[in-house]
Amino acid sequence: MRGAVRRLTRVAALHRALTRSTALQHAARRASMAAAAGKALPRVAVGQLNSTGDHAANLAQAEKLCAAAAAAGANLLCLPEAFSFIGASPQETISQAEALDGPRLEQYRTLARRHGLWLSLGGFHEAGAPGNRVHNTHVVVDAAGATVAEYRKIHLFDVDVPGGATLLESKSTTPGKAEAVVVDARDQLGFTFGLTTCYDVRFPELYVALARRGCDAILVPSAFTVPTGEAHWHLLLRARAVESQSYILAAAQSGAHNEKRRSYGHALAVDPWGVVVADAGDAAPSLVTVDLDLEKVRSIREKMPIQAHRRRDVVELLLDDG
Ligand SMILES: O=C(O)CNC(=O)[C@H](CS)NC(=O)CCC(=O)C(=O)O
Repeated sequence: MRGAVRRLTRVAALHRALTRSTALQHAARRASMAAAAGKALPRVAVGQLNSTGDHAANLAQAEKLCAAAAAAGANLLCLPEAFSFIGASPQETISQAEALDGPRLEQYRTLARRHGLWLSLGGFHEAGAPGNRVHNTHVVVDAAGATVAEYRKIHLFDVDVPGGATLLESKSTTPGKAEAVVVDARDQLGFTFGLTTCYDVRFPELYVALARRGCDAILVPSAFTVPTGEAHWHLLLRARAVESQSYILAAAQSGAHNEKRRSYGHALAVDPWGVVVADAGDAAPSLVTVDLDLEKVRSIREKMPIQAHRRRDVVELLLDDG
């Protein structure tokens, strides 16, 4: 009996050693493939802020995250929706809006240059939208501080939150036109990514469109409410990752912004198999980093070719109200 137990223990130890060595071999293979390609895996930082109505304090938090992201070897730092300002009313949001080439965004372009980082500025209140409103604009700047892409939030959060407040984003904001904004940064960062914002995450068709345009990662900068975050945040982001077979990188707001508004936090990185690879919890300012394994994206898509299996006649059912 004791001999059998000892044998089983030995088998288990052997199994553990083999598994470990297989994992080591995989890691070695990945490293050598990356070396063969001349680069390490692209490293990105996903940030979490507690923005308020104080522009200078918000900029100071962003500066801390830039320093931390650069020190961690990241080439891109993602900041959440409303990174530069969270207003207490639609009027305040409109009054604080600026053009994308204005002095406010210039401060963030300066951070990009100073720290040698690309920045995803996930939700800037852009002045001059039709109807005396703003656009909620996700801007990507490169390490020279120049604009690489702009995406204006399509789906606006006009919702009577179950267990929470009623938020009417359309009081301050005009939606952007339907478009799938893709940033092909293969030459500079080593990957391609798509732009979305917060409440968009509930509309899978946008994510499928981005995946079909070849994105390796999709950014979802957010300021999720606490009740909807507790119920849906991880679930929605993992679902979008599984469907699009892409990395999902979701910068977040966390904690109290003013007496009326709190956010859920949990800035997240999800891999293309749906595994949460990093979660910032509720600390702010804070960040998590993730190395994007593009071989994983390629192999999951090859083994399970969802996009090739998608049927036009079924997609068309979406357009019909019955
Ligand atoms: O632009 C700003 O100032 C801040 N914007 C936001 O906080 C936006 C609109 S109110 N929030 C969301 O979309 C939350 C979505 C959400 O919580 C859900 O889908 O459950």
